[in-house]
Amino acid sequence: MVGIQVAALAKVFTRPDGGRRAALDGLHLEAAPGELVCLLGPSGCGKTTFLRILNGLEQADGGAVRFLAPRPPRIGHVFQDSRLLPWLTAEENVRFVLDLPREEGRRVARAWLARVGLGDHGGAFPHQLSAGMQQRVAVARALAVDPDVLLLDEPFSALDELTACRLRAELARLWEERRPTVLFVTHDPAEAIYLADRVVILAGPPGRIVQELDVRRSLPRPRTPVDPRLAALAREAVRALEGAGSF
Ligand SMILES: Nc1ncnc2c1ncn2[C@@H]1O[C@H](COP(=O)(O)OP(=O)(O)OP(=O)(O)O)[C@@H](O)[C@H]1O
Repeated sequence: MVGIQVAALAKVFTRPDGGRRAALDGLHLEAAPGELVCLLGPSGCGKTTFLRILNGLEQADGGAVRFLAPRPPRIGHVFQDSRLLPWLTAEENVRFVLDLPREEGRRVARAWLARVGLGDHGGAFPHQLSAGMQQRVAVARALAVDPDVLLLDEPFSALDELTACRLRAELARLWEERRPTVLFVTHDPAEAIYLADRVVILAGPPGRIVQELDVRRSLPRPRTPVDPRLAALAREAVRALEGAGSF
């Protein structure tokens, strides 16, 4: 299992008018091996930028990211939209990321599609699947590499609440089974509390941590979205966001 240490992370973007804007300004964060951390914050506070830097898709302007592992970690990344390749079937989209011989790749891809409830849809192209099903394929693709670290960027925010609810429960199950270290970005307080070991509440931009809520003791697993304790913790998170002037 892989721990993550982020120290003094900074990122400045240049706007089209030449102005400069800090997206992250000295962010510190640690995740223990196998921990599920939710990053909760308002739109534009730098959450996506943070995940992109972690995965090497964006370069930081300062600070450091350390993965505490004996070898470079395998990283799975789920984005807000599914980002499937439209000319490949669901099964081929999953197989595409696997460094495996053809038949073994097919077997692994099928097994993961079955795990996210799409066992009968491996031959479908993305346009033949609903948005929720496409996002399931994206989750299967991220998990198929057996990631040490799983980065999820508002993966369910574009889905209807019922589908999102199902996928959250599936994600919680899969995480308990395989225990990757997870950083899950969201602007939905109830989603953060339902999934997390620890919720890191951000304000910004530039992104800065205003509070952390460790929900392990107050909300044991398995959890249900209708637990009144969950609603109380979500209110606490909303109060922290309010206190930080996030709305
Ligand atoms: N490529 C870019 N060029 C210029 N500015 C950028 C770029 N990417 C992000 N930004 C700016 O950096 C800040 C943080 O953006 P980011 O997408 O990381 O926020 P976020 O918290 O993920 O927002 P959301 O919840 O809306 O996805 C924003 O002010 C945004 O406008």
